[in-house]
Amino acid sequence: MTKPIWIKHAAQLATLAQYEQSPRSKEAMSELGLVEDGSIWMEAGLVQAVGTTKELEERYADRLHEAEVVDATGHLVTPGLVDPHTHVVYGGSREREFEMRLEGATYMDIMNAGGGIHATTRMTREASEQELMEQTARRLDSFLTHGVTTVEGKSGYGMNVETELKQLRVMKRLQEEHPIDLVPTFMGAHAVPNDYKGREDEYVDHLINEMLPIVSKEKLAEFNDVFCEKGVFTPEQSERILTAGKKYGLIPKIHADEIEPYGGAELAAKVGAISAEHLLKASQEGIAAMAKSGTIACLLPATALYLREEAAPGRMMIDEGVAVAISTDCNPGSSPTTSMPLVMNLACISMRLTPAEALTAATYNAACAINRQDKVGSLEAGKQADVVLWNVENYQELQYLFGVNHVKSVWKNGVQVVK
Ligand SMILES: N=CN[C@@H](CCC(=O)O)C(=O)O
Ligand SMILES: [Zn+2]
Repeated sequence: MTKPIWIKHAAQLATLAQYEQSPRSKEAMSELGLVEDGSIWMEAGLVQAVGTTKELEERYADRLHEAEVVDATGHLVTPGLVDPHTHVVYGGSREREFEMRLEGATYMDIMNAGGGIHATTRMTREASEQELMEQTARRLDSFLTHGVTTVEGKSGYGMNVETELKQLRVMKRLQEEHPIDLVPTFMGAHAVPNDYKGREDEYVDHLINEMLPIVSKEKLAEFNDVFCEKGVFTPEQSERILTAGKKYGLIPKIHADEIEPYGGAELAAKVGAISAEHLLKASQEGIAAMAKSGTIACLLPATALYLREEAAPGRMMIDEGVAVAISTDCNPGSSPTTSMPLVMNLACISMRLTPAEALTAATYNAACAINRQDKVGSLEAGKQADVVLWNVENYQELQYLFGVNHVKSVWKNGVQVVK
């Protein structure tokens, strides 16, 4: 039997617990469920109790001697961070494109010339399943050291049956073998592969008729994502793909309005997507439609910075009633980072989220964006014991001292994975 773990005397414990169990917007994004001199009792992989140190001392009075004690005096404690949007399974690297963009090329110039997503697709097709496993496991290790305990991951660097399945199987194996929880998304509609150039609708048919049934039969994904963007998939094609996915039980997500306004936010609301991603150029109508439909805005400020674009209007979205989540977008082209702490900092600096809103966006709302809010994203009895102990005293300091990894210790399912 493993010992219970008792974290006590946290300077500040941000539980993120609220009675209401739906994605948070407006004022609800600022309510962090703070406890001073906070304490958590973890056992059997779950949070058993949360409160002040005094409360837990009384509650577990006859079992205190059994526990492994962690003295969190002077430290902030939060739920494990959740990254709801990554392309973490990929082969190769694209550092030359970083230089090309600094020399003046745009993201779309590079992609249209056969680079970008197409370049990673070539390298991912060439990589063996074992190579992808090893490369992805290293990235997941890095996520853990940045306090991230749950990660969504997309296929989409295969764009043929064989390699899409290879990526999804890598995620399935890593879900079993790596401490991080990996949540799989099928994204066969990441781009139109080169061999279908000029025959875009045929690729959409192929995806709907050949790929979706296999992905669904093998239970390899929970979500279905589309890059709806001028020159990639039109809103009509995107709608067909997302609607077809729903018939197989896959929940829609959509890369929307990243480069140009293209009706992506409106489409997300129309098809009932759980989240819409990027949204740098989303229209006012689209944002209003998302607020109405309850679609979460998954915003990616590190991508905007890396592409030297103005970030999405996060402040305005929250004020308009949209629930906002944030993510690294970890991918080899437009955001090769695993640092959710940096993403929280950028959410404050470039999108004017408050420090409290940024923490909600990286925990509870991020969990909602991948349908995991009943398990992770807040510290409450019965939820997974995914906990981060930070080398700062409070959540404001976490966002204020930017660009530094303040993680001290991480527990995943009650097991210490970062010491
Ligand atoms: N925008 C589309 N897809 C990814 C980038 C993928 C890549 O460049 O390899 C994104 O979310 O940023
Ligand atoms: Zn993406």
